[in-house]
Amino acid sequence: MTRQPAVSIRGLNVWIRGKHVLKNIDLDIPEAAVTVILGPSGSGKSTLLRTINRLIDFVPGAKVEGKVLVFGVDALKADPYELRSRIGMVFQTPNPFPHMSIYENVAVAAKINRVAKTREELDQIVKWALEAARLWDEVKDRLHDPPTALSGGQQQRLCLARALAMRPKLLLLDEPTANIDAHNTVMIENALRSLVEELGLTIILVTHMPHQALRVADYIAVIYNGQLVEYGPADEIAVNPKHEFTVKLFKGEVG
Ligand SMILES: Nc1ncnc2c1ncn2[C@@H]1O[C@H](COP(=O)(O)OP(=O)(O)OP(=O)(O)O)[C@@H](O)[C@H]1O
Repeated sequence: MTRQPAVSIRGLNVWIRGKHVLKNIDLDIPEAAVTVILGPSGSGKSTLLRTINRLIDFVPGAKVEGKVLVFGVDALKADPYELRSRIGMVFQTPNPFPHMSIYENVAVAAKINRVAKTREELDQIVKWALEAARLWDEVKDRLHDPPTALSGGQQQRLCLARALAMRPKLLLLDEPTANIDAHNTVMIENALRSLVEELGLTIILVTHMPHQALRVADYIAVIYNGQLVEYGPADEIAVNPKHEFTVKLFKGEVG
Protein backbone atom coordinates (compact mmCIF):
# COMPACT_ATOMS: atom_id res chain seq x y z
CA MET A 1 0.00 0.00 0.00
CA THR A 2 1.80 3.10 -1.24
CA ARG A 3 -0.69 5.87 -0.49
CA GLN A 4 -0.75 7.84 2.75
CA PRO A 5 -3.53 6.39 4.94
CA ALA A 6 -6.68 8.49 5.21
CA VAL A 7 -7.58 6.75 8.46
CA SER A 8 -5.00 5.16 10.71
CA ILE A 9 -6.19 3.01 13.60
CA ARG A 10 -3.88 1.61 16.27
CA GLY A 11 -4.64 -0.54 19.28
CA LEU A 12 -8.36 0.23 19.14
CA ASN A 13 -10.47 -1.42 21.80
CA VAL A 14 -14.14 -0.67 22.36
CA TRP A 15 -16.34 -1.97 25.15
CA ILE A 16 -20.10 -1.41 25.27
CA ARG A 17 -21.67 -1.96 28.69
CA GLY A 18 -18.66 -4.10 29.58
CA LYS A 19 -18.79 -6.26 26.41
CA HIS A 20 -15.52 -6.23 24.47
CA VAL A 21 -16.85 -5.31 21.01
CA LEU A 22 -13.66 -4.31 19.13
CA LYS A 23 -10.43 -6.05 20.06
CA ASN A 24 -7.07 -4.44 19.46
CA ILE A 25 -7.71 -3.26 15.90
CA ASP A 26 -4.77 -1.96 13.83
CA LEU A 27 -5.86 -0.77 10.40
CA ASP A 28 -4.64 1.74 7.79
CA ILE A 29 -7.34 2.82 5.37
CA PRO A 30 -5.92 4.27 2.14
CA GLU A 31 -6.95 7.53 0.58
CA ALA A 32 -8.93 7.60 -2.67
CA ALA A 33 -10.11 4.00 -2.44
CA VAL A 34 -13.13 1.97 -1.30
CA THR A 35 -12.35 -0.08 1.79
CA VAL A 36 -15.06 -2.56 2.69
CA ILE A 37 -15.50 -3.69 6.28
CA LEU A 38 -16.95 -7.17 5.88
CA GLY A 39 -18.27 -9.42 8.59
CA PRO A 40 -21.36 -11.09 10.03
CA SER A 41 -24.04 -9.45 12.13
CA GLY A 42 -22.76 -8.41 15.55
CA SER A 43 -19.07 -8.60 14.62
CA GLY A 44 -18.47 -4.90 15.38
CA LYS A 45 -18.57 -3.29 11.91
CA SER A 46 -20.95 -0.45 12.80
CA THR A 47 -19.08 0.19 16.03
CA LEU A 48 -15.89 0.67 14.03
CA LEU A 49 -17.58 3.26 11.78
CA ARG A 50 -19.13 5.01 14.77
CA THR A 51 -15.74 5.22 16.43
CA ILE A 52 -14.19 6.89 13.38
CA ASN A 53 -16.82 9.68 13.35
CA ARG A 54 -17.43 9.71 17.12
CA LEU A 55 -21.08 8.70 16.94
CA ILE A 56 -19.85 6.23 19.56
CA ASP A 57 -20.17 9.18 21.97
CA PHE A 58 -23.94 8.62 21.82
CA VAL A 59 -23.80 4.90 22.63
CA PRO A 60 -24.60 4.46 26.33
CA GLY A 61 -21.91 2.62 28.27
CA ALA A 62 -19.30 2.78 25.48
CA LYS A 63 -15.62 2.96 26.39
CA VAL A 64 -12.95 3.53 23.77
CA GLU A 65 -9.18 3.06 24.00
CA GLY A 66 -6.54 3.45 21.31
CA LYS A 67 -5.69 5.85 18.52
CA VAL A 68 -7.73 6.88 15.48
CA LEU A 69 -6.22 9.40 13.09
CA VAL A 70 -8.49 10.83 10.38
CA PHE A 71 -6.37 12.71 7.85
CA GLY A 72 -3.85 13.20 10.63
CA VAL A 73 -6.42 14.52 13.15
CA ASP A 74 -6.73 12.63 16.44
CA ALA A 75 -10.40 11.70 16.12
CA LEU A 76 -10.83 10.56 19.71
CA LYS A 77 -9.64 13.92 21.03
CA ALA A 78 -11.01 16.24 18.30
CA ASP A 79 -14.14 18.33 18.60
CA PRO A 80 -16.76 15.77 17.44
CA TYR A 81 -18.91 18.33 15.57
CA GLU A 82 -15.90 19.62 13.65
CA LEU A 83 -14.79 16.06 12.93
CA ARG A 84 -18.23 15.02 11.66
CA SER A 85 -18.47 18.09 9.43
CA ARG A 86 -15.64 16.57 7.38
CA ILE A 87 -17.01 13.01 7.33
CA GLY A 88 -20.14 12.09 5.38
CA MET A 89 -22.31 9.24 6.62
CA VAL A 90 -25.05 7.16 5.04
CA PHE A 91 -27.02 4.80 7.29
CA GLN A 92 -28.72 1.48 6.66
CA THR A 93 -32.23 2.92 6.67
CA PRO A 94 -32.85 5.91 4.38
CA ASN A 95 -33.43 8.88 6.67
CA PRO A 96 -34.11 12.03 4.64
CA PHE A 97 -35.50 14.97 6.63
CA PRO A 98 -39.24 14.49 6.00
CA HIS A 99 -40.23 18.13 6.61
CA MET A 100 -37.75 19.45 4.01
CA SER A 101 -38.02 19.32 0.22
CA ILE A 102 -35.71 17.17 -1.90
CA TYR A 103 -33.71 20.34 -2.69
CA GLU A 104 -33.50 21.41 0.95
CA ASN A 105 -32.38 17.96 2.09
CA VAL A 106 -29.26 18.35 -0.02
CA ALA A 107 -28.81 22.11 0.40
CA VAL A 108 -28.93 21.94 4.20
CA ALA A 109 -25.67 19.99 4.33
CA ALA A 110 -23.92 22.48 2.05
CA LYS A 111 -25.30 25.35 4.13
CA ILE A 112 -24.11 23.85 7.42
CA ASN A 113 -20.61 23.41 6.03
CA ARG A 114 -20.72 26.84 4.29
CA VAL A 115 -19.74 25.17 1.05
CA ALA A 116 -21.76 27.70 -1.00
CA LYS A 117 -21.66 31.50 -0.74
CA THR A 118 -24.46 32.40 -3.17
CA ARG A 119 -27.79 30.91 -4.20
CA GLU A 120 -26.27 30.05 -7.60
CA GLU A 121 -23.41 28.16 -5.95
CA LEU A 122 -25.90 26.34 -3.74
CA ASP A 123 -27.98 25.35 -6.78
CA GLN A 124 -24.83 24.06 -8.47
CA ILE A 125 -23.80 22.00 -5.45
CA VAL A 126 -27.29 20.52 -5.10
CA LYS A 127 -27.25 19.58 -8.81
CA TRP A 128 -23.72 18.18 -8.57
CA ALA A 129 -24.52 16.11 -5.46
CA LEU A 130 -27.73 14.73 -6.95
CA GLU A 131 -25.88 13.87 -10.17
CA ALA A 132 -23.07 12.19 -8.24
CA ALA A 133 -25.68 10.14 -6.35
CA ARG A 134 -27.29 9.19 -9.70
CA LEU A 135 -30.61 10.82 -8.75
CA TRP A 136 -30.67 14.13 -10.66
CA ASP A 137 -32.54 12.93 -13.76
CA GLU A 138 -35.33 11.48 -11.63
CA VAL A 139 -35.88 14.54 -9.42
CA LYS A 140 -34.79 17.60 -11.42
CA ASP A 141 -38.42 18.51 -12.20
CA ARG A 142 -39.67 18.01 -8.65
CA LEU A 143 -36.97 19.40 -6.41
CA HIS A 144 -39.55 21.01 -4.14
CA ASP A 145 -41.51 17.84 -3.48
CA PRO A 146 -41.09 16.15 -0.10
CA PRO A 147 -38.69 13.19 0.01
CA THR A 148 -41.60 10.97 1.02
CA ALA A 149 -42.69 11.18 -2.64
CA LEU A 150 -39.63 9.11 -3.52
CA SER A 151 -39.16 5.33 -3.39
CA GLY A 152 -36.96 3.85 -0.67
CA GLY A 153 -34.06 3.41 -3.08
CA GLN A 154 -34.41 6.99 -4.32
CA GLN A 155 -34.52 8.19 -0.71
CA GLN A 156 -31.25 6.38 -0.04
CA ARG A 157 -29.66 8.03 -3.09
CA LEU A 158 -30.96 11.35 -1.71
CA CYS A 159 -29.19 10.57 1.57
CA LEU A 160 -26.02 9.90 -0.39
CA ALA A 161 -26.42 13.27 -2.18
CA ARG A 162 -26.96 14.97 1.19
CA ALA A 163 -23.74 13.48 2.52
CA LEU A 164 -21.83 14.49 -0.62
CA ALA A 165 -23.08 18.09 -0.51
CA MET A 166 -20.94 18.59 2.59
CA ARG A 167 -17.97 17.96 0.29
CA PRO A 168 -16.45 15.43 2.72
CA LYS A 169 -13.03 13.90 2.12
CA LEU A 170 -14.21 10.74 3.83
CA LEU A 171 -17.54 8.99 3.32
CA LEU A 172 -18.80 6.24 5.64
CA LEU A 173 -21.66 3.97 4.61
CA ASP A 174 -23.24 1.46 6.99
CA GLU A 175 -25.01 -1.31 5.02
CA PRO A 176 -26.47 1.36 2.69
CA THR A 177 -28.16 -1.12 0.36
CA ALA A 178 -29.56 -3.53 2.95
CA ASN A 179 -33.10 -2.18 2.57
CA ILE A 180 -33.25 -1.37 -1.13
CA ASP A 181 -33.74 -3.30 -4.37
CA ALA A 182 -31.11 -4.61 -6.80
CA HIS A 183 -31.51 -1.71 -9.26
CA ASN A 184 -30.88 0.93 -6.60
CA THR A 185 -28.05 -1.16 -5.15
CA VAL A 186 -26.24 -1.16 -8.49
CA MET A 187 -26.78 2.60 -8.88
CA ILE A 188 -25.28 3.29 -5.46
CA GLU A 189 -22.36 0.93 -6.01
CA ASN A 190 -21.61 2.55 -9.39
CA ALA A 191 -21.85 6.02 -7.82
CA LEU A 192 -19.32 5.03 -5.15
CA ARG A 193 -16.83 3.72 -7.71
CA SER A 194 -17.12 6.96 -9.72
CA LEU A 195 -16.62 9.10 -6.61
CA VAL A 196 -13.37 7.30 -5.91
CA GLU A 197 -12.09 7.16 -9.47
CA GLU A 198 -13.12 10.66 -10.57
CA LEU A 199 -12.91 12.66 -7.35
CA GLY A 200 -10.48 10.71 -5.21
CA LEU A 201 -12.95 10.38 -2.33
CA THR A 202 -12.05 7.96 0.47
CA ILE A 203 -14.90 5.55 1.19
CA ILE A 204 -15.43 3.03 3.97
CA LEU A 205 -18.39 0.75 3.33
CA VAL A 206 -19.76 -1.70 5.88
CA THR A 207 -21.49 -4.78 4.52
CA HIS A 208 -22.14 -8.39 5.44
CA MET A 209 -22.40 -9.36 1.75
CA PRO A 210 -19.15 -10.78 0.26
CA HIS A 211 -20.42 -10.26 -3.29
CA GLN A 212 -20.99 -6.58 -2.66
CA ALA A 213 -17.48 -6.34 -1.26
CA LEU A 214 -16.09 -7.92 -4.42
CA ARG A 215 -18.08 -5.54 -6.64
CA VAL A 216 -16.98 -2.28 -5.01
CA ALA A 217 -13.91 -2.79 -2.85
CA ASP A 218 -10.32 -1.88 -3.52
CA TYR A 219 -9.46 -3.26 -0.06
CA ILE A 220 -11.36 -5.61 2.22
CA ALA A 221 -11.08 -5.77 6.01
CA VAL A 222 -12.75 -8.86 7.47
CA ILE A 223 -14.02 -8.51 11.04
CA TYR A 224 -15.10 -11.51 13.06
CA ASN A 225 -16.12 -11.39 16.70
CA GLY A 226 -14.55 -7.94 17.15
CA GLN A 227 -11.19 -8.91 15.64
CA LEU A 228 -9.68 -7.89 12.33
CA VAL A 229 -8.90 -11.33 10.93
CA GLU A 230 -7.81 -10.39 7.41
CA TYR A 231 -7.05 -7.23 5.46
CA GLY A 232 -5.69 -6.62 2.00
CA PRO A 233 -6.41 -5.79 -1.64
CA ALA A 234 -9.84 -7.09 -2.66
CA ASP A 235 -8.53 -9.00 -5.68
CA GLU A 236 -6.00 -10.87 -3.51
CA ILE A 237 -8.56 -11.73 -0.82
CA ALA A 238 -11.04 -12.91 -3.48
CA VAL A 239 -8.51 -15.29 -5.04
CA ASN A 240 -6.55 -16.34 -1.99
CA PRO A 241 -8.34 -15.73 1.30
CA LYS A 242 -5.94 -16.59 4.11
CA HIS A 243 -8.18 -16.80 7.16
CA GLU A 244 -10.45 -19.79 7.58
CA PHE A 245 -13.35 -17.47 8.44
CA THR A 246 -12.93 -15.49 5.19
CA VAL A 247 -13.01 -18.75 3.21
CA LYS A 248 -16.29 -19.70 4.91
CA LEU A 249 -17.68 -16.20 4.33
CA PHE A 250 -17.03 -16.35 0.59
CA LYS A 251 -18.47 -19.87 0.40
CA GLY A 252 -21.64 -18.55 2.02
CA GLU A 253 -21.24 -20.88 5.00
CA VAL A 254 -21.39 -18.02 7.54
CA GLY A 255 -22.76 -14.49 7.67
N1 LIG B 1 -26.05 0.55 21.52
C1 LIG B 1 -25.61 -0.64 21.93
N2 LIG B 1 -25.97 -1.12 23.13
C2 LIG B 1 -25.53 -2.32 23.56
N3 LIG B 1 -24.72 -3.13 22.86
C3 LIG B 1 -24.34 -2.71 21.66
C4 LIG B 1 -24.76 -1.46 21.12
N4 LIG B 1 -24.22 -1.32 19.89
C5 LIG B 1 -23.50 -2.43 19.67
N5 LIG B 1 -23.57 -3.27 20.71
C6 LIG B 1 -22.90 -4.58 20.85
O1 LIG B 1 -21.75 -4.58 20.02
C7 LIG B 1 -21.74 -5.72 19.18
C8 LIG B 1 -21.29 -5.25 17.81
O2 LIG B 1 -22.35 -4.47 17.25
P1 LIG B 1 -22.23 -3.77 15.85
O3 LIG B 1 -23.54 -3.10 15.57
O4 LIG B 1 -21.00 -2.95 15.81
O5 LIG B 1 -22.02 -5.03 14.88
P2 LIG B 1 -22.25 -5.16 13.33
O6 LIG B 1 -21.19 -6.05 12.83
O7 LIG B 1 -22.36 -3.82 12.72
O8 LIG B 1 -23.63 -5.91 13.26
P3 LIG B 1 -24.95 -5.59 12.42
O9 LIG B 1 -24.59 -5.90 11.00
O10 LIG B 1 -25.97 -6.52 12.98
O11 LIG B 1 -25.27 -4.14 12.66
C9 LIG B 1 -23.13 -6.29 19.19
O12 LIG B 1 -23.09 -7.66 19.30
C10 LIG B 1 -23.77 -5.71 20.40
O13 LIG B 1 -23.75 -6.68 21.43
